[in-house]
Amino acid sequence: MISIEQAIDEAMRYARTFLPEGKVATYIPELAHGDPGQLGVCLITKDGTVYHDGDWQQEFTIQSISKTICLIFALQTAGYEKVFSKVGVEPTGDAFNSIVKLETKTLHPLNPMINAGAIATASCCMDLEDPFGAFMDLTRRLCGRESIQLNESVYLSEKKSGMRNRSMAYLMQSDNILECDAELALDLYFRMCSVSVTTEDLARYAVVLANDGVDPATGERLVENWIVRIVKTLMVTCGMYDGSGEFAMKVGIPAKSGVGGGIMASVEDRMGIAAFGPALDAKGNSVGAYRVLEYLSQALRLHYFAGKDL
Ligand SMILES: NC(=O)CC[C@H](N)C(=O)O
Repeated sequence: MISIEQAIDEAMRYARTFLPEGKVATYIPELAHGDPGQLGVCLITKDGTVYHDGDWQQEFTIQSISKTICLIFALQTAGYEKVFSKVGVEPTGDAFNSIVKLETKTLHPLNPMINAGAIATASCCMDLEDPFGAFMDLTRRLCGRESIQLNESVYLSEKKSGMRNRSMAYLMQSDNILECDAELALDLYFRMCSVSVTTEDLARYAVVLANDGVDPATGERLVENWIVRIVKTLMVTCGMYDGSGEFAMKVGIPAKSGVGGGIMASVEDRMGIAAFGPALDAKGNSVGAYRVLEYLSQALRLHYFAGKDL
């Protein structure tokens, strides 16, 4: 097998050729400033070796990748029964911001990895005095960086333009699904999405998930193992929105994407990988990050069904 360095080098060259196929998200006005030519990757193995290339240190907003941390946070603070009385665990086959199944399927959002599901999940954490402060503490611990901050301009831009999310939240409030007022749940949701991270931050978080919730660098357990299992399972089935089936087939690594251009992927018991590129495909997944992961999965045999060496 080729070395990790060589695989990353080849993956980046392969992925760059696809960047012109993507478009930067503009429905949140502040995201439109993203540079579609950027591409970066960071890979951290369980033994702590860090590999990186391209724009790996560029800060970008975590967006929907925060849905995985929101779920951990809600399960830790509100517990299994409460959270899964509000949100299901089934894929939707619809876009991440779709509202349609809230009326036609069940009143509850189908899973925590879509916008409606994350808003409902966030509403479970409102008993805390400072829910966003506690979410930030958890995020900083999972990513191993104290200095992680909110991107204030993206937060304000989302809050101003998030009418679709607002519609879903009010619909859920009218059906008594939210645990709090719609605006409170939305404010927490918009803030969670607007946290500024790098590929290194997300690769560190991914390696904690790969290591069953224990930070391999310190030996400290950051997430209970039953929660890690739930989060990684939902990453497999719903982490790439309505592209989750194809991603599972082609890449085969539990992963979560965000419209800021990031994808975080957790290779069981081996490594965490995060890739970043603001140019997105029609489903809202980063074109470049997707291709980097596709290449690495093949070159390093990372697919969960890679099989035995011949
Ligand atoms: N897919 C995403 O990353 C979507 C998150 C974004 N904040 C939204 O609410 O639309």
